Amino acid sequence: MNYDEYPEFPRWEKNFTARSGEGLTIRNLSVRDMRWPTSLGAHGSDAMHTDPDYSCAYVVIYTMNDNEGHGLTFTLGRGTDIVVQAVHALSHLVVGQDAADIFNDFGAFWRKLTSETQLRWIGPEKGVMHLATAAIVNALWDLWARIQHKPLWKLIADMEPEQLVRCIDFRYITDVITPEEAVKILRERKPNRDRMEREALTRGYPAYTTQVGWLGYSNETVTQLCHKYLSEGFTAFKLKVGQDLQDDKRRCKLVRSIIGDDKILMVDANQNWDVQEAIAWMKELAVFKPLWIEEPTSPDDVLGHLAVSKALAPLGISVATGEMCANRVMFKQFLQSGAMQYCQIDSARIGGVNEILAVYLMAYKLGVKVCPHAGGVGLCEMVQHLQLFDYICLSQTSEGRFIEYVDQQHEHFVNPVHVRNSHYMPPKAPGYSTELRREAAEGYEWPVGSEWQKLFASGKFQDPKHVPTLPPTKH
Ligand SMILES: C[C@H](O)[C@@H](O)[C@@H](O)[C@H](O)C(=O)O
Ligand SMILES: [Mg+2]
Repeated sequence: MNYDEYPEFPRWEKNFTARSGEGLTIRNLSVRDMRWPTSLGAHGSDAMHTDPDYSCAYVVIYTMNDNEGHGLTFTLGRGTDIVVQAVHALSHLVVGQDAADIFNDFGAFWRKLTSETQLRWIGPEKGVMHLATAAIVNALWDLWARIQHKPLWKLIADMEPEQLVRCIDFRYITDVITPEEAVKILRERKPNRDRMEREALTRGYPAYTTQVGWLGYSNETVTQLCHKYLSEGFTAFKLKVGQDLQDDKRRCKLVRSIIGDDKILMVDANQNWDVQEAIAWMKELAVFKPLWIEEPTSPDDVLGHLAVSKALAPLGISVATGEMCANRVMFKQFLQSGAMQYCQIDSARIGGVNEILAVYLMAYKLGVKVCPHAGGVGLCEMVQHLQLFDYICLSQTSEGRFIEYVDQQHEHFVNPVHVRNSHYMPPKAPGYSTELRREAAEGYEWPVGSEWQKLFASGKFQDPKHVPTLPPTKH
């Protein structure tokens, strides 16, 4: 494929390479813009994101002795190229480093990455810069787990409390939890680890599905999918709401009529409402007995979520949020104030595993259940490892908790999730389950991939090389 036709999209070969070093020295970091045309089937659609093309910025880190780490951050299509550029901007902090040094003092390295003296100005620890951080950090964890020949959850579950805590940057959160307290908690829970691990390996971890509820799906599709997931043993179902109240009532009624009153229903507004609007809307939907309303309003509005929580508590409806929570500091405020009753960590939005461990520890200490956000590209593959850490080392229960499950894009991964009887079965392959299959990478790299070239030829998508651009500015 001719990369020269797309000069604005950085190519694989252009990526940063170290010139010297040996062993676990990182010699190269590459990043690709990967996109899938999911908008064609309205898969993933919600009140705010009506036409997502599930995508990711896909990072691969190579060491001198040819170990690899694969990591990604999830995006919705346009903008993935911007995240790719941010990864390039950070790569000088990674390439040339000895991975063993990084892993020995991972918390310190994480702080270095998020505190780059000039780049932090365009964050800090939020938005595009933090998505790029997540992709890199996730690749480093995959590398570490592969070197140790363990799936990531097992790598973490086998760590001594002190080693685990050393991976975390506690800056800005010591008012809620200190490293010493974290060690103490993990030590107290340590004797149960073996039993919890055996239970996880036998039973798996419970999942709920959002596949039935995308906003752009027809009645027939919703009906057919509810039956499918019921027959696969699912007991909890999430529906997108928030655009049209009458339509929401109709769809909630439809889903309830199929799943019955004994199953769990959640609804998700993806930030579409003002605070008072959220409360009024949910009062109308209360009759369908949703367990939670997810992202009722702006993901930054802690006090707004608190107001919604207080207003809806008497109706038995909780508030869930977190998939767009910017970082551990925002999570801290949501958790401290009681503004979230379900904490939805996302494996690729905040700065990767290190920061997510901090959120798990705060949630545990403050007594809030973690139900990870998943779906997208590779999010199910990743979060299963994180929630297993919680199950084995921290909360040691799955009571009232689930991992989200969406049946999309798994076939593109070398080690896709394995869900049996509505439970995630613990992955066994070394790493973080983040490696894309070669064919996927070749087919769906934007815009040069063979599948994209076919889609451009069919007229279903516009080839970016034909999108008019502004003429260069005259000086
Ligand atoms: C655009 C995406 O599909 C979102 O709708 C999705 O992540 C969603 O919020 C979810 O909770 O799964
Ligand atoms: Mg959501």
